[in-house]
Amino acid sequence: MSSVVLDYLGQWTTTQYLVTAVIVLLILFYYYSTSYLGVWEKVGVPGPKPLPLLNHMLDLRQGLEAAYQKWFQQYGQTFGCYGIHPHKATLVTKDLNLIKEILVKDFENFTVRYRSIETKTNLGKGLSSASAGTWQRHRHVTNPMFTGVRMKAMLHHVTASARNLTELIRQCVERGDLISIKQISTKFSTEVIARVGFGIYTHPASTEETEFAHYSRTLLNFGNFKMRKSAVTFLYYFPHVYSFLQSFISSLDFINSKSDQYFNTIVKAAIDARKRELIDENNARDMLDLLTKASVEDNDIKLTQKGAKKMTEEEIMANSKILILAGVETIATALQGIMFCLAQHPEVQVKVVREVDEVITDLDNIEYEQLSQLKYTEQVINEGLRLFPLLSYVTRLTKETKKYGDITIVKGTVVQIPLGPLMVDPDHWTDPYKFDPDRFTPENKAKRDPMAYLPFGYGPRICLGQRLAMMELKIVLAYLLKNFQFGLSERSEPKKGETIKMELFGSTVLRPQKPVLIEAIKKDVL
Ligand code: HEM
Repeated sequence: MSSVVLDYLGQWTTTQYLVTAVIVLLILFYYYSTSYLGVWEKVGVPGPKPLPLLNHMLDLRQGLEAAYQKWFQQYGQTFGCYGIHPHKATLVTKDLNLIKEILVKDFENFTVRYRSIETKTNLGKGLSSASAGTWQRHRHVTNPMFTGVRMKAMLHHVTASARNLTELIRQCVERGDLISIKQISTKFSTEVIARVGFGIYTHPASTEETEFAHYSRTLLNFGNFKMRKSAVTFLYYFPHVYSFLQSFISSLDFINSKSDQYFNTIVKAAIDARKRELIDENNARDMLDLLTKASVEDNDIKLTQKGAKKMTEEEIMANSKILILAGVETIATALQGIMFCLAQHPEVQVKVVREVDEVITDLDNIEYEQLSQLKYTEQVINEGLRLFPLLSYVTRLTKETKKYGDITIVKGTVVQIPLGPLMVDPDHWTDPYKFDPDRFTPENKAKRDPMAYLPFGYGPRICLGQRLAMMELKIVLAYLLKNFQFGLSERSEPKKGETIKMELFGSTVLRPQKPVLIEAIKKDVL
């Protein structure tokens, strides 16, 4: 029989071989690309039907948020879909009970954050991408860097950086320029991280960009984004091939190799220098001191009682870079949204100024305890983060198949909690697009389920830097509003009467389509 087949194949032309090979490859490709479909139908989770190979691409032409809005209307608070992440089934929910199960009650089943593409640099060994047990160890080491006591010790760095930011805005105002709030705030947030994280004193009040600022700005490989976008689209169907190619083509990695190398070098040098010093929590000068204190040889890392609070040098390098990535862009983007809201609402600005003037009489001597008295300012920050969340969604990977009420979440699927739609859901927010800081008075907060407001996530994996973020935002607002009055005009972006249009950048980060530019007037000339 086999010799008959061989004789038959021997008579084939090259073209016949090629055509057959192509057909076999197409069939294999089809089976591979559709092998993960049908998961939600099997367990009765509603959702849109995927098209062969294209999945939901037609619905997604208007953007992810628009598609989700449509599907929430069609299928209710929870639906299943396919291929939002390469080769993965995804469950999307804004059901508050289910969100609580995922983020808090059954955290064990959703400990891991899902990423479509992982970096091949050592940043992948850090807290943000770590597997369940490793994440726990990293969080043990990093949590103490953000306690109230540590914040108190870091406060003077934040005020020094806020003073520099004020000076930069003063220079803009004197030149008659609009304030590019994101660009200018990035200098502030970079300076804060350089100081509190690494003990490096940058000089952002000068127009020259420091080395630290340059490499932190370029750490994410978005310079190459257009090229990568087409590569990502092509390799959407072959995530494993993409991951393999990343090892050889560094431009496919979302981490820039030069910037990565720069931070590896400075962190390694700092670890070596600091290892010689005796550091304990009380004399730690910055976050790197605390991380170095936890450093241990690679082969001693085990999740035992003894090794639980330890990290390898590679992990310390990774976590240092995560602090930069998580701490620079976030604060600048948050400030951009909040300052826009204040510029659009002069009456709210007046109320914040009144409170700041009452609580803080001397900007150069702000005390940590005073910040908790800035209650209305905090309401304004909360409302700004509700309308302009920084991340479009929080993701988790499901460890085991389990049923929660009517919904079965299947092992290996991605769970997505879309922050934007959740925080403007009319079921929880009346007149949801209106800027109204009074939504966050203690009385109004008490009436609302906490799961309806998640700008920092929730549960054990909540944003590590939340305390630092709130401290930075309050101090900056105090400095800026005591010195300037902000507003919109015919030349601002957006213009008076218009609002910011947000877009998805990369796979999770939300940002305005156009950078926000607002007017500022110095108070001493008013
Ligand atoms: C307004 C500013 C910020 C916002 C809105 C924000 C928001 C978030 C969100 C939504 C998450 C995901 C939480 C989850 O998966 O449940 C997160 C994680 C994280 N954030 Fe922030 N963040 C901000 C500022 C910062 C700052 C200043 C730092 C540190 C310097 C920081 C460090 C982190 C880290 C390390 C994680 C990962 C935590 C983990 O995986 O355990 N963030 N943040």
